[in-house]
Amino acid sequence: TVSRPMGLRGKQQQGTSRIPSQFHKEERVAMKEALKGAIQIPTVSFSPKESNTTALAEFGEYIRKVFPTVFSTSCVQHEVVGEYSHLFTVQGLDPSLQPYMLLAHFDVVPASEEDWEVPPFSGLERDGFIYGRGTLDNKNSVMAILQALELLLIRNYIPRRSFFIALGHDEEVSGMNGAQKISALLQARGIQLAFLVDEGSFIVDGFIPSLKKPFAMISVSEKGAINLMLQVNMTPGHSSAPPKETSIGILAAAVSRLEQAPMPNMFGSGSLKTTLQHLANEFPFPTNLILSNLWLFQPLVSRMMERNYVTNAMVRTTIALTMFNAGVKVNVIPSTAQATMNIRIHPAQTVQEVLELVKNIVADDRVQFHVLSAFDSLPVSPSDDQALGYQLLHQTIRSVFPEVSVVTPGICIGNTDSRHFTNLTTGIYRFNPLYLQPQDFSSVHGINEKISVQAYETQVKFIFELIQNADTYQRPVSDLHEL
Ligand SMILES: CCCCCCCC/C=C\CCCCCCCC(=O)N[C@@H](CC(C)C)C(=O)O
Ligand SMILES: [Zn+2]
Ligand SMILES: [Zn+2]
Repeated sequence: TVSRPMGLRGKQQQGTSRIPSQFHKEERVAMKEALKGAIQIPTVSFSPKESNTTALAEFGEYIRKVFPTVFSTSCVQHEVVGEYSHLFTVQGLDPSLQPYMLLAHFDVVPASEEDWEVPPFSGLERDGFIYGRGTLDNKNSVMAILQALELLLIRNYIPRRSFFIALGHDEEVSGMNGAQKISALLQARGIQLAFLVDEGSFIVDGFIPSLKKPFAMISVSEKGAINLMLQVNMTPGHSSAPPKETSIGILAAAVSRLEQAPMPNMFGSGSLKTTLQHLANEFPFPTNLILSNLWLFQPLVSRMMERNYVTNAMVRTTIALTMFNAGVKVNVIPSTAQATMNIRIHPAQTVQEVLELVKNIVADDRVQFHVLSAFDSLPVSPSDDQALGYQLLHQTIRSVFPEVSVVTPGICIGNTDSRHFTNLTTGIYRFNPLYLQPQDFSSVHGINEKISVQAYETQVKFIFELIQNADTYQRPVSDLHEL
């Protein structure tokens, strides 16, 4: 099951000396303090139209203060895009090497003070963990990327391969003003990327009950999405003489039908099948045999995957009812009822197919459909021996997490800013170099989000090594023979 990263050699390129990823005590203290400071800035995105712009601007000042070398080194050019997002261009020594991008976002979802064990914007350290909104999603990546570059530059490292660092300010509400504008800017400059690395997947641990060992999942695609609003209009009136059906009742029945009729299980035509095939030998008997013979056991495995919310989301299109609005007064029958749902589309289906299915399940002409936004699932990035981005991640995972024996492609069930960059590269990889257990997953957009100091240091180390690995890549011997 363990495939070695092919085509990459551990050796450094001639002329570039490898800098060990070891950090002094003072550097380690400074890096965790820098993360805490970032958490304390409440860069909340409330909606596409409302965000804490004061905090977004303050964040820009903050990174200038804590990463002075990044901002003062001549090979690094910095630009603000879309008012608050940041684009760094790190000029490498070898212009023949195609550049890549490290992508992250520093806006966060709201957090209600009362539910948390520690205030969500305190950045408090407790028992070796830094608490706060954004510690996993995604200020950890923003800060780790800049921190790794700062430490490399302090050590006089000059990259060979150029790269971009893009830090979005509105990922949590679509990325239209940040990531999308950065993408358009680079396209206008004629840039094509070798690959891009963003958030969206982890070293996952404990999501499949009988699989005791963690494995690294690099997401090579992400689900599509539809934000759909259903509306029912009926005649309003006095509640003392109600009609047989009201707008609320009709709509409630419609959404209940949707909840009772899950979208079809598409296990056989998705990347989860590939993921499980990579993992087969890690399972105890008889699961290892079952997973190695999916031609026979596919129906059984597809049902097993439905038992858990996360794996269920990987085998089918999901529908989550997220908003329900109707009525203004207890004795007034309202004219209008609205229900909004967030649909995540399995790659084997399209927006149009899913809308048809939803309409057929609702099967009531009184229910109007309003598509608020929609996009299909993202293209599948290559994960073969020649896929530079995938192989570099694979190589770096093996050196930074030697205990992780399986690295596998997978699908991201959420959406990321990386979807705005399909015009610049076919190699989009979503991977955060962190362990993630189900309880950590619940804390993302939930309560008590936290990262261990050690995990954060390891994330910095990972990026420190990844940047150097991108510089020492050599084409596979088989390719060279063909010249
Ligand atoms: C073989 C099964 C293993 C299962 C392990 C899966 C563990 C979960 C891994 C990843 C979780 C997904 C995190 C994705 C980040 C999503 C970021 C986000 O919330 N984006 C928004 C974007 C929207 C356009 C506002 C979203 O709602 O998706
Ligand atoms: Zn995020
Ligand atoms: Zn998020």
